[in-house]
Amino acid sequence: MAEQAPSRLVIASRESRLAMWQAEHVRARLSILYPLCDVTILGMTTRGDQILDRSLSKVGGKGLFVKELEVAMADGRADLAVHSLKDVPMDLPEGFALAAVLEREDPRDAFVSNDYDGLGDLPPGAVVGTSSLRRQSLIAAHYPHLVVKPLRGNLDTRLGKLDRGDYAAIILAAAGLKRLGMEERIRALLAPETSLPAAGQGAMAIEIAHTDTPRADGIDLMALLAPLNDVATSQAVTAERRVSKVFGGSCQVPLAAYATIDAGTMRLRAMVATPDGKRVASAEVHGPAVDATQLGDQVADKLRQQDALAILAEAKAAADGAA
Ligand SMILES: NCc1[nH]cc(CCC(=O)O)c1CC(=O)O
Repeated sequence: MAEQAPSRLVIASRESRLAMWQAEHVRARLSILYPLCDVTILGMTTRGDQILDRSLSKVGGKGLFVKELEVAMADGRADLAVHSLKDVPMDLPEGFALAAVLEREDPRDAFVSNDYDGLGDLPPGAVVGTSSLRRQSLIAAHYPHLVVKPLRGNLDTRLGKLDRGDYAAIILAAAGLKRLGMEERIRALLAPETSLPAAGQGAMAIEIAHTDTPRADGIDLMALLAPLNDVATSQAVTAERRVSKVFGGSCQVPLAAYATIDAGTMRLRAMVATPDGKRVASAEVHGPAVDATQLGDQVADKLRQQDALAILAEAKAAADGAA
Protein backbone atom coordinates (compact mmCIF):
# COMPACT_ATOMS: atom_id res chain seq x y z
CA MET A 1 0.00 0.00 0.00
CA ALA A 2 1.38 3.38 -1.01
CA GLU A 3 1.76 5.86 1.79
CA GLN A 4 -0.72 8.75 2.04
CA ALA A 5 0.81 11.56 -0.03
CA PRO A 6 0.30 15.29 0.47
CA SER A 7 -1.27 17.34 -2.32
CA ARG A 8 2.06 19.04 -2.95
CA LEU A 9 5.79 18.30 -2.50
CA VAL A 10 8.70 20.65 -3.19
CA ILE A 11 12.16 19.31 -4.06
CA ALA A 12 15.13 21.59 -3.33
CA SER A 13 17.97 21.27 -5.81
CA ARG A 14 21.13 23.01 -6.87
CA GLU A 15 20.77 24.63 -10.26
CA SER A 16 23.58 22.88 -12.12
CA ARG A 17 22.40 20.81 -15.06
CA LEU A 18 23.34 17.55 -13.29
CA ALA A 19 21.57 18.54 -10.05
CA MET A 20 18.46 19.52 -12.00
CA TRP A 21 18.53 16.25 -13.95
CA GLN A 22 18.70 14.35 -10.66
CA ALA A 23 15.89 16.38 -9.07
CA GLU A 24 13.77 15.85 -12.18
CA HIS A 25 14.44 12.11 -12.00
CA VAL A 26 13.15 12.03 -8.42
CA ARG A 27 10.22 14.28 -9.36
CA ALA A 28 9.20 11.90 -12.16
CA ARG A 29 9.44 8.85 -9.93
CA LEU A 30 7.41 10.47 -7.18
CA SER A 31 4.76 11.52 -9.70
CA ILE A 32 4.39 7.89 -10.79
CA LEU A 33 4.18 6.67 -7.18
CA TYR A 34 1.82 9.45 -6.09
CA PRO A 35 -0.11 10.62 -9.16
CA LEU A 36 -2.35 12.99 -7.19
CA CYS A 37 0.61 14.83 -5.66
CA ASP A 38 1.92 17.96 -7.40
CA VAL A 39 5.74 17.65 -7.22
CA THR A 40 7.78 20.74 -8.11
CA ILE A 41 11.47 21.66 -8.03
CA LEU A 42 12.92 24.68 -6.25
CA GLY A 43 16.30 25.48 -7.84
CA MET A 44 18.88 27.30 -5.73
CA THR A 45 22.49 28.43 -5.85
CA THR A 46 24.78 27.21 -3.09
CA ARG A 47 28.05 28.60 -1.78
CA GLY A 48 29.80 25.61 -3.35
CA ASP A 49 28.52 26.78 -6.76
CA GLN A 50 29.59 30.37 -6.17
CA ILE A 51 33.14 29.82 -4.97
CA LEU A 52 34.97 28.63 -8.05
CA ASP A 53 38.41 30.15 -7.65
CA ARG A 54 39.55 28.06 -4.70
CA SER A 55 39.76 24.35 -4.11
CA LEU A 56 36.76 23.11 -2.12
CA SER A 57 38.96 21.33 0.35
CA LYS A 58 40.28 24.76 1.36
CA VAL A 59 37.00 26.61 1.74
CA GLY A 60 35.05 24.22 3.89
CA GLY A 61 34.40 21.10 1.88
CA LYS A 62 31.42 19.53 0.29
CA GLY A 63 28.93 20.63 2.92
CA LEU A 64 28.87 23.89 0.98
CA PHE A 65 26.69 22.20 -1.61
CA VAL A 66 23.98 21.11 0.82
CA LYS A 67 23.65 23.84 3.46
CA GLU A 68 21.31 26.17 1.53
CA LEU A 69 19.06 23.26 0.64
CA GLU A 70 18.82 22.33 4.33
CA VAL A 71 17.89 25.88 5.24
CA ALA A 72 15.08 25.74 2.63
CA MET A 73 13.78 22.55 4.24
CA ALA A 74 14.04 23.95 7.76
CA ASP A 75 12.09 27.04 6.62
CA GLY A 76 9.37 24.91 5.06
CA ARG A 77 10.13 26.15 1.53
CA ALA A 78 11.01 22.60 0.49
CA ASP A 79 10.13 19.09 1.70
CA LEU A 80 13.08 17.16 0.38
CA ALA A 81 16.46 17.72 -1.24
CA VAL A 82 18.14 15.61 -3.90
CA HIS A 83 21.93 15.36 -3.72
CA SER A 84 24.82 13.51 -5.30
CA LEU A 85 25.62 11.36 -2.29
CA LYS A 86 29.32 12.02 -2.79
CA ASP A 87 28.68 15.66 -1.85
CA VAL A 88 26.78 14.86 1.35
CA PRO A 89 28.82 15.12 4.57
CA MET A 90 29.07 11.94 6.65
CA ASP A 91 27.28 13.54 9.58
CA LEU A 92 24.17 15.50 8.73
CA PRO A 93 23.24 18.42 10.98
CA GLU A 94 20.81 17.71 13.82
CA GLY A 95 17.26 17.44 12.51
CA PHE A 96 18.08 16.07 9.05
CA ALA A 97 18.23 12.53 7.73
CA LEU A 98 18.68 10.61 4.51
CA ALA A 99 15.34 9.10 3.55
CA ALA A 100 16.47 7.11 0.50
CA VAL A 101 19.51 6.21 -1.57
CA LEU A 102 18.65 5.57 -5.20
CA GLU A 103 20.06 2.86 -7.43
CA ARG A 104 23.63 3.61 -8.35
CA GLU A 105 24.80 4.77 -11.78
CA ASP A 106 28.26 3.77 -12.97
CA PRO A 107 30.52 4.54 -9.97
CA ARG A 108 33.76 4.72 -11.96
CA ASP A 109 35.94 7.67 -12.84
CA ALA A 110 36.03 8.60 -16.51
CA PHE A 111 38.98 9.76 -18.59
CA VAL A 112 37.90 12.59 -20.88
CA SER A 113 40.15 14.01 -23.58
CA ASN A 114 39.95 15.26 -27.14
CA ASP A 115 43.34 13.87 -28.11
CA TYR A 116 44.20 10.82 -26.01
CA ASP A 117 42.63 7.42 -25.36
CA GLY A 118 43.68 6.96 -21.76
CA LEU A 119 45.99 8.00 -18.95
CA GLY A 120 48.60 5.58 -20.30
CA ASP A 121 48.72 7.46 -23.64
CA LEU A 122 49.58 10.85 -22.16
CA PRO A 123 53.14 12.06 -22.77
CA PRO A 124 55.40 13.15 -19.89
CA GLY A 125 54.41 16.56 -18.55
CA ALA A 126 50.85 16.37 -19.92
CA VAL A 127 48.40 18.31 -17.75
CA VAL A 128 45.47 16.42 -16.23
CA GLY A 129 42.64 18.38 -14.64
CA THR A 130 41.04 17.35 -11.35
CA SER A 131 40.48 19.02 -8.00
CA SER A 132 39.86 15.77 -6.20
CA LEU A 133 42.69 14.86 -3.82
CA ARG A 134 41.79 11.22 -4.33
CA ARG A 135 42.17 11.42 -8.12
CA GLN A 136 45.33 13.47 -7.75
CA SER A 137 46.93 10.82 -5.50
CA LEU A 138 45.94 8.00 -7.79
CA ILE A 139 47.36 9.71 -10.88
CA ALA A 140 50.58 10.56 -9.04
CA ALA A 141 50.92 6.97 -7.81
CA HIS A 142 50.30 5.27 -11.17
CA TYR A 143 51.48 7.94 -13.65
CA PRO A 144 54.19 10.00 -11.90
CA HIS A 145 55.23 11.64 -15.20
CA LEU A 146 51.90 13.52 -15.48
CA VAL A 147 51.11 16.95 -14.04
CA VAL A 148 47.85 17.40 -12.10
CA LYS A 149 46.26 20.85 -12.13
CA PRO A 150 43.10 21.96 -10.29
CA LEU A 151 39.79 21.99 -12.14
CA ARG A 152 36.58 23.27 -10.57
CA GLY A 153 33.08 24.13 -11.66
CA ASN A 154 30.09 22.15 -12.84
CA LEU A 155 30.38 19.55 -15.58
CA ASP A 156 29.82 21.97 -18.47
CA THR A 157 32.39 24.41 -17.08
CA ARG A 158 34.96 21.64 -16.71
CA LEU A 159 34.36 20.29 -20.21
CA GLY A 160 34.62 23.84 -21.54
CA LYS A 161 38.05 24.25 -19.95
CA LEU A 162 39.19 20.97 -21.52
CA ASP A 163 37.91 22.02 -24.95
CA ARG A 164 39.66 25.39 -24.63
CA GLY A 165 42.93 23.50 -24.37
CA ASP A 166 43.76 24.19 -20.72
CA TYR A 167 44.27 20.47 -20.07
CA ALA A 168 45.35 17.43 -22.11
CA ALA A 169 42.71 15.41 -20.27
CA ILE A 170 40.37 15.65 -17.30
CA ILE A 171 38.94 13.08 -14.91
CA LEU A 172 35.23 13.19 -14.11
CA ALA A 173 32.71 10.88 -12.53
CA ALA A 174 31.21 8.70 -15.27
CA ALA A 175 27.80 8.95 -13.60
CA GLY A 176 27.36 12.66 -14.26
CA LEU A 177 28.32 12.36 -17.94
CA LYS A 178 26.01 9.40 -18.45
CA ARG A 179 23.08 11.08 -16.75
CA LEU A 180 23.44 14.16 -18.93
CA GLY A 181 23.69 12.13 -22.14
CA MET A 182 27.37 12.98 -22.64
CA GLU A 183 28.64 9.42 -22.47
CA GLU A 184 30.32 9.85 -25.86
CA ARG A 185 32.83 12.21 -24.19
CA ILE A 186 34.21 9.31 -22.15
CA ARG A 187 37.39 8.02 -23.81
CA ALA A 188 38.10 5.43 -21.12
CA LEU A 189 36.57 4.24 -17.89
CA LEU A 190 39.15 3.90 -15.15
CA ALA A 191 39.16 0.49 -13.53
CA PRO A 192 38.65 0.50 -9.75
CA GLU A 193 42.14 -1.06 -9.54
CA THR A 194 43.63 2.19 -10.88
CA SER A 195 41.15 4.76 -9.66
CA LEU A 196 39.14 3.41 -6.73
CA PRO A 197 35.92 5.47 -6.58
CA ALA A 198 35.03 7.90 -3.81
CA ALA A 199 32.52 6.92 -1.14
CA GLY A 200 29.03 7.28 -2.59
CA GLN A 201 30.15 8.16 -6.10
CA GLY A 202 27.40 7.59 -8.65
CA ALA A 203 24.59 7.40 -6.09
CA MET A 204 21.85 9.98 -5.49
CA ALA A 205 20.36 10.54 -2.06
CA ILE A 206 17.19 12.17 -0.80
CA GLU A 207 17.53 14.24 2.36
CA ILE A 208 14.62 15.40 4.54
CA ALA A 209 14.16 17.44 7.69
CA HIS A 210 13.51 14.78 10.29
CA THR A 211 12.71 15.13 13.98
CA ASP A 212 10.71 13.17 16.56
CA THR A 213 7.88 15.70 16.24
CA PRO A 214 5.53 14.74 13.39
CA ARG A 215 4.96 17.24 10.58
CA ALA A 216 1.99 19.57 10.97
CA ASP A 217 0.23 17.86 8.05
CA GLY A 218 0.82 14.40 9.56
CA ILE A 219 2.74 13.21 6.49
CA ASP A 220 5.46 10.61 7.19
CA LEU A 221 8.04 11.65 4.58
CA MET A 222 10.40 8.84 5.55
CA ALA A 223 7.75 6.24 4.71
CA LEU A 224 6.64 8.18 1.64
CA LEU A 225 10.15 8.11 0.14
CA ALA A 226 11.10 4.59 1.23
CA PRO A 227 9.99 2.99 -2.08
CA LEU A 228 12.74 4.95 -3.86
CA ASN A 229 15.46 3.36 -1.71
CA ASP A 230 17.63 0.75 -3.44
CA VAL A 231 18.69 -1.77 -0.81
CA ALA A 232 21.95 -2.92 -2.43
CA THR A 233 23.12 0.63 -3.14
CA SER A 234 22.14 1.66 0.34
CA GLN A 235 24.20 -1.16 1.87
CA ALA A 236 27.20 -0.40 -0.35
CA VAL A 237 27.25 3.29 0.47
CA THR A 238 26.67 2.63 4.17
CA ALA A 239 29.96 0.69 4.22
CA GLU A 240 31.79 3.26 2.08
CA ARG A 241 30.61 6.24 4.10
CA ARG A 242 31.53 4.47 7.33
CA VAL A 243 35.17 4.30 6.19
CA SER A 244 35.05 7.95 5.28
CA LYS A 245 33.56 8.87 8.65
CA VAL A 246 36.21 6.92 10.58
CA PHE A 247 38.92 8.94 8.82
CA GLY A 248 37.41 12.34 9.36
CA GLY A 249 34.76 12.20 6.70
CA SER A 250 35.32 14.96 4.23
CA CYS A 251 36.76 15.69 0.84
CA GLN A 252 39.78 17.22 2.58
CA VAL A 253 41.24 13.73 2.69
CA PRO A 254 42.44 11.64 -0.26
CA LEU A 255 40.30 8.62 0.49
CA ALA A 256 38.58 6.08 -1.71
CA ALA A 257 36.01 3.51 -0.60
CA TYR A 258 34.11 1.27 -2.94
CA ALA A 259 31.77 -1.63 -2.23
CA THR A 260 30.22 -4.15 -4.61
CA ILE A 261 27.67 -6.79 -3.66
CA ASP A 262 27.26 -10.20 -5.22
CA ALA A 263 24.56 -12.55 -3.94
CA GLY A 264 24.42 -10.83 -0.57
CA THR A 265 28.20 -10.78 -0.07
CA MET A 266 29.94 -7.45 0.01
CA ARG A 267 33.45 -6.77 -1.24
CA LEU A 268 34.68 -3.49 0.24
CA ARG A 269 37.91 -1.87 -0.91
CA ALA A 270 39.36 1.29 0.55
CA MET A 271 42.49 3.39 0.12
CA VAL A 272 44.21 6.46 1.48
CA ALA A 273 47.25 8.12 -0.08
CA THR A 274 49.44 11.17 0.05
CA PRO A 275 48.85 13.69 -2.78
CA ASP A 276 52.22 12.81 -4.32
CA GLY A 277 51.13 9.17 -4.50
CA LYS A 278 54.29 8.01 -2.74
CA ARG A 279 52.57 6.55 0.30
CA VAL A 280 49.47 4.46 -0.19
CA ALA A 281 47.50 2.23 2.18
CA SER A 282 44.88 -0.03 0.67
CA ALA A 283 42.76 -2.81 2.11
CA GLU A 284 39.89 -5.07 1.25
CA VAL A 285 37.31 -7.06 3.25
CA HIS A 286 34.45 -9.40 2.38
CA GLY A 287 31.35 -10.26 4.38
CA PRO A 288 27.57 -10.22 4.51
CA ALA A 289 26.19 -7.03 2.95
CA VAL A 290 23.82 -6.61 5.89
CA ASP A 291 26.90 -6.03 8.08
CA ALA A 292 27.86 -2.94 6.03
CA THR A 293 28.84 -0.77 8.99
CA GLN A 294 31.02 -3.45 10.59
CA LEU A 295 32.72 -4.11 7.24
CA GLY A 296 33.47 -0.40 7.03
CA ASP A 297 35.05 -0.53 10.47
CA GLN A 298 37.05 -3.64 9.56
CA VAL A 299 38.53 -2.13 6.42
CA ALA A 300 39.32 1.04 8.38
CA ASP A 301 41.18 -1.09 10.96
CA LYS A 302 43.21 -2.69 8.20
CA LEU A 303 44.07 0.72 6.77
CA ARG A 304 45.15 1.91 10.21
CA GLN A 305 47.52 -1.06 10.46
CA GLN A 306 49.16 0.29 7.30
CA ASP A 307 49.76 3.69 8.83
CA ALA A 308 46.69 5.33 7.30
CA LEU A 309 46.64 7.97 10.04
CA ALA A 310 50.22 9.04 9.33
CA ILE A 311 49.47 9.10 5.60
CA LEU A 312 46.44 11.31 6.17
CA ALA A 313 48.41 13.60 8.46
CA GLU A 314 51.04 13.97 5.73
CA ALA A 315 48.30 14.65 3.16
CA LYS A 316 46.78 17.28 5.41
CA ALA A 317 50.14 18.96 6.00
CA ALA A 318 50.72 19.05 2.23
CA ALA A 319 47.28 20.57 1.63
CA ASP A 320 47.73 23.18 4.39
CA GLY A 321 51.16 24.03 3.03
CA ALA A 322 49.74 24.61 -0.45
CA ALA A 323 46.87 26.80 0.82
N1 LIG B 1 32.58 16.45 -6.83
C1 LIG B 1 31.43 16.91 -7.52
C2 LIG B 1 30.55 15.81 -7.98
N2 LIG B 1 29.62 15.27 -7.17
C3 LIG B 1 28.98 14.26 -7.85
C4 LIG B 1 29.54 14.18 -9.10
C5 LIG B 1 29.20 13.24 -10.17
C6 LIG B 1 28.00 12.37 -10.01
C7 LIG B 1 28.09 11.34 -8.94
O1 LIG B 1 29.17 10.91 -8.48
O2 LIG B 1 27.01 10.88 -8.56
C8 LIG B 1 30.52 15.17 -9.20
C9 LIG B 1 31.37 15.49 -10.36
C10 LIG B 1 32.62 14.67 -10.49
O3 LIG B 1 33.15 14.12 -9.51
O4 LIG B 1 33.13 14.58 -11.61
